[in-house]
Amino acid sequence: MLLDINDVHFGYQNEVELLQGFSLHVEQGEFVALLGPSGCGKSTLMNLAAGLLNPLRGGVNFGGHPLHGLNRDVGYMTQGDTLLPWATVAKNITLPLELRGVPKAQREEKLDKAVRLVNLAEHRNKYPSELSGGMKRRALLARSIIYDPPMLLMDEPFGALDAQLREVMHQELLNTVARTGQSVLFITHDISEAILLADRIIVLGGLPLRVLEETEVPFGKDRKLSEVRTTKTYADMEVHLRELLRKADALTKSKQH
Ligand SMILES: Nc1ncnc2c1ncn2[C@@H]1O[C@H](COP(=O)(O)OP(=O)(O)OP(=O)(O)O)[C@@H](O)[C@H]1O
Repeated sequence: MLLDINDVHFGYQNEVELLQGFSLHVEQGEFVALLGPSGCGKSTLMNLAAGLLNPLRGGVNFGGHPLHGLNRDVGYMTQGDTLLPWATVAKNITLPLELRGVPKAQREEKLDKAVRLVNLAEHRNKYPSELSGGMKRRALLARSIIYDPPMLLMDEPFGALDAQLREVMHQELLNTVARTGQSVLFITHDISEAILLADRIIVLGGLPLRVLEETEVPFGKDRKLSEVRTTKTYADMEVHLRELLRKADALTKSKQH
């Protein structure tokens, strides 16, 4: 097991505990999508996995070891824009490599591959202020995957992209992780995105947070997304998950107020 969030209790100051004995695990090479209402605690789970938050009780294990402090084995793509404004796209993307002492020639090689993957090759010398919202998201994606971490934490990474580029990024992400064997923990509000990408979908809701359902997605690692979309299984899963999310929404709202 790569990530093991085990019986964790957590709450922000002056609030009811969001997590009361919550558990979640991700296997090596597994792509897990989290679906759940806004504010239910999905980003909080990511921050626990990244070591940015500490459980009040219970533990987070990564790669078989208890996590203490920042988890340097995950590439984290958060919702916000965390590009450094004073650095070019190239500098921003290669920063994780620089911090790890990777030599320049190797950095350049990996940069070339990463900017091509996210379609930013011609924009590598620009500054973040010169990029569109979608281009910024792509730069952030490149930065989170460039050092091949064993796990990617992705918090709504493609929300701001147009439909066409989104499709390209979906297939590229799947191809990349199928090749590298990386695990992914992926937050989305988009049911179809979860079905297209994940091996397993976890639907969350309620306060304290609980798992309402876990669904295995039967399309395999070498799926062709254009084909998946036309299957009955895909259509049935979408209907089922939509209904379940409606319930999760009602459950979470009734507890928040
Ligand atoms: N730093 C913080 N201080 C206090 N409360 C917080 C903080 N961050 C999040 N919360 C609260 O904790 C709850 C869970 O937030 P979280 O961001 O984990 O939800 P989420 O499911 O990721 O939401 P969304 O889908 O809207 O991003 C929310 O009620 C939120 O208001």
